[in-house]
Amino acid sequence: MDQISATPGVAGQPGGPEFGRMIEALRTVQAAITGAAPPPEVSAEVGAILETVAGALEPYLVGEDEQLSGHRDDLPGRGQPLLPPLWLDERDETHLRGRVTFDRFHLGGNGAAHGGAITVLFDEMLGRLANAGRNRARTKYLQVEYHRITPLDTELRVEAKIARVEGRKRFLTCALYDGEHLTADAEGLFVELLPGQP
Ligand SMILES: CCCCCCCC(=O)SCCNC(=O)CCNC(=O)[C@H](O)C(C)(C)COP(=O)(O)OP(=O)(O)OC[C@H]1O[C@@H](n2cnc3c(N)ncnc32)[C@H](O)[C@@H]1OP(=O)(O)O
Repeated sequence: MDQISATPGVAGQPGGPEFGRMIEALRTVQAAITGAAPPPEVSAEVGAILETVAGALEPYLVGEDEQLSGHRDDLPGRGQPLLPPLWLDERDETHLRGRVTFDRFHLGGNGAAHGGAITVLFDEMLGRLANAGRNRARTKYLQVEYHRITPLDTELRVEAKIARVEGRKRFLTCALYDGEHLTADAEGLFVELLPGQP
């Protein structure tokens, strides 16, 4: 997590565009599986293919510091499939602004994004900002309010700001918009780690 590379990877090297394509394909698969009601033979076939996929990657499993997922700032959501695809367009040490699209994989119900998926987005936004150019901090609390449903398959705007810093405490806010409509917002406290805190 400490080393996030913003440099696009080189074709033919680990972390190159082939890696980004694999993550993109995984996102497509997640949405397709969530949204499908396949007959049993198709479920069995797809399950076998996915087991083969996991087997193909097994020889290349590495420790957290060496993994590519989560460390690729040139990819949406850092190439971390847990995160919805998030593109950061503006960033400095006081604010972040980006675009995000939730898809079928992030469905809560009745066409609305799952509240937990929105919270993951907010924790990511606030965590990125809380740690921008500063010593490492972790989320102490994150208080989220859902004002209206957050639609799927729609490009949304997300903005985070530093509200205030008090010693080790960094208070931040984040807001998610569908056009001009605020769908959800959050306030969070991040606390700078002391030496020895993991
Ligand atoms: C670049 C990558 C982006 C990804 C970002 C992802 C971010 C994350 O998700 S991090 C993972 C989730 N978070 C965690 O796992 C954190 C787990 N918790 C911890 O490690 C610790 O509790 C930690 C480090 C946050 C704080 O621990 P600790 O040093 O004991 O702090 P503590 O003494 O309790 O509190 C520090 C200050 O905050 C204050 N505080 C604590 N809780 C609250 C609260 N609920 N409300 C207001 N103030 C509070 C305390 O009063 C204290 O204030 P002061 O310094 O003025 O006395």
